[in-house]
Amino acid sequence: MSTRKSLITKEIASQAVIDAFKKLNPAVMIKNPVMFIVEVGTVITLLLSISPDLFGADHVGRGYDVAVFLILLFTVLFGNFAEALAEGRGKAQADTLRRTKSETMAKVLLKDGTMKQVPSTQLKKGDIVRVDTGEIIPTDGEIIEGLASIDESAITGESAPVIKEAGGDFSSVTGGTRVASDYIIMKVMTDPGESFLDRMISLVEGAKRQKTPNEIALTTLLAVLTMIFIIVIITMVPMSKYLNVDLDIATLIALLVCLIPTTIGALLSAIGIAGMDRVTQFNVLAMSGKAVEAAGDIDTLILDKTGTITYGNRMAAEFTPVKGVTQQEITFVALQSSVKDETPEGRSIVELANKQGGVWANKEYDSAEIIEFTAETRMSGLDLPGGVKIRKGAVDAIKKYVSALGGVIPNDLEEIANRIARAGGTPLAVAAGNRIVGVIYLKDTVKPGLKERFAELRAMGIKTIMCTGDNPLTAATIALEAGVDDFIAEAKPEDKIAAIKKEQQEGKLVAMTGDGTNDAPALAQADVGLAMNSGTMAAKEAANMIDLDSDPTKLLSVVSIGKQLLITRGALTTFSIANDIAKYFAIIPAMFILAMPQLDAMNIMHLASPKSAILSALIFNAIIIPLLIPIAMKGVKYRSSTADSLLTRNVLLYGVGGVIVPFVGIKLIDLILHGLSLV
Ligand SMILES: Nc1ncnc2c1ncn2[C@@H]1O[C@H](COP(=O)(O)OP(=O)(O)OP(=O)(O)O)[C@@H](O)[C@H]1O
Ligand SMILES: [K+]
Ligand SMILES: [Mg+2]
Repeated sequence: MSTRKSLITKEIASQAVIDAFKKLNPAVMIKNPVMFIVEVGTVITLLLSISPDLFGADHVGRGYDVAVFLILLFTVLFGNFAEALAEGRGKAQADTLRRTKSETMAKVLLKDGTMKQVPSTQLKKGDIVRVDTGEIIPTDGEIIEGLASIDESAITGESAPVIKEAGGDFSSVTGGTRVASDYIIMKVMTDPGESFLDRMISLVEGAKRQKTPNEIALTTLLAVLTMIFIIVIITMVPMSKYLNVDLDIATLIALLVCLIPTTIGALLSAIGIAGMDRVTQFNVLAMSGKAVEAAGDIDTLILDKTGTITYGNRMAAEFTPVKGVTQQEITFVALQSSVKDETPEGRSIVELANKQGGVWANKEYDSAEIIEFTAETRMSGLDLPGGVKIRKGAVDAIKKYVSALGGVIPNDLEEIANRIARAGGTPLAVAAGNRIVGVIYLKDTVKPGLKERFAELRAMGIKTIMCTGDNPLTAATIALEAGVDDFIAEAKPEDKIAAIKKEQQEGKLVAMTGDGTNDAPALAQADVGLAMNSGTMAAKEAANMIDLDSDPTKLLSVVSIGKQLLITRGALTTFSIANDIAKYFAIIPAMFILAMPQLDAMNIMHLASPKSAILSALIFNAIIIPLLIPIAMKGVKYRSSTADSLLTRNVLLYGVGGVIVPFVGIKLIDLILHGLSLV
């Protein structure tokens, strides 16, 4: 996004302060049971501050009630502030995107051939729109005519324009982007309010954020812990009566709040939101937090080849005739096979044929039947009016086709195709009737830097498998060049799904990256489906993540963020619960020491007075929340090579730290309170 900011700005922080108060609304708070209990405690101590004798004779004095009330209020506000801060950056981004979405007028082409100006917000699925140089594309759609360079910086932040054209995997355009040169005629693919930009806005804004299953499980666990502590505190009342100790309400509430897991309760949603936000900073749109978390546990990554590992602009580079066929003939048949093929491959073949002197009279083909390319048949071509069938396609597909018609396979076909495949190119066999005349060499380029990134994935224990419709030899060449662990060649769409299902049945979590319409079912089947932004609308709709930079190794960053999210949540939960031990040692002796001098053995902290002990523990409990906000937002550091040792290290760090830090903190606060003669 064009105005991506890496830091929390002053505006975001001050807005978060305001939002922290707004979030005090009990209807909002109840979604977070732990903090809701703290809020209830805040209200009760507020009542006690106003009328100290409300629940029986007061022994502690109004000042103490007011102190407890204020600390509790800040505890709740700190938690709200953390969540508001995490939400802030997304809200700011959403505002910028909304400005991009300014209303434009669209030129709709009507059936009678006339043009009508219509506001972009009124465009419906199926409308045909013309967009000229310099104009903003009014909504999402697919190019049906033309080739243009598109400036997508409003959405991707990338300033270099990209080429989009009718047919194939590069035909989708996004509302809010701009035609930088030439013109396009597009078919509207979304209804008002459902465009990519709309989805992006509600995503970064967190409007549709749902708790992930992990988060729900943890929230439930924290709520159960809270219930248990409430029961413990309630049973303390008759116990203390028996011991002849007067326990006032404010102290009981203070004790309860100290014991329930307020630290993680306050930071839990901020951790989740910040994780989603970090994904966005990497120019990846995650449709759900669940997908980000799943990315943290991925075992296998399946990638499509063309358009994902390679740039995907396969261009015809050479026409090679088989023995006995002239260069002229293969050029002409290749041309015939592609005059009606609107895919980029098809157009590049026509272009090359024209360059080599191949010409045709268009009207000759007007009555021909077009056989469009499908990923299923892996062929395309024409049935000429005279009865001759022209076909081109994957070599094995054409071989099968020709054999079925009783044709013979030329001896040198294999050799020609293999030479192309070994160079990493895609060979397309060309046939007229049952006669194979030669091979078209489609060249493609592997995206740079993949090898190193796949090696990093390997170090994380993630296996990479390339899945392609191309032949085994081309696949092997590209697989070697890109550095994937394994490959599956001659794969049809259902084979891609089968490959994913097979891994899933072995209990593995699978990610899939792809760009084509034929990848869409596989993207939907995978636990994490990452679509290239350069890809088709169908792929982007099926995926649960979209990489705006169309970089297949972006998954690496998403995996790191996912792992970081899980580790951060685990670390802060450990810390929060470990904290209790210290608070227990601070508060329990303080409460009972007068009635039971034996408890002095437990009084290892030697705090100034019972009141000071309780207030110090409560203050520590409150200020630890803002102190941990940076960790919740940035995440615990994650290094790829040490996944297991990292977990042990974190449990030690946050578990042991969680026990020690509050001992030190509470003692310090006690010394300060005492030094200032506040208690
Ligand atoms: N326009 C076309 N006409 C005829 N055959 C084609 C055409 N485009 C591609 N093919 C052949 O069909 C095969 C499958 O193409 P497709 O683009 O569906 O591959 P895919 O399954 O998406 O795999 P990947 O994108 O990973 O290469 C190609 O390898 C090629 O041999
Ligand atoms: K607590
Ligand atoms: Mg593809």
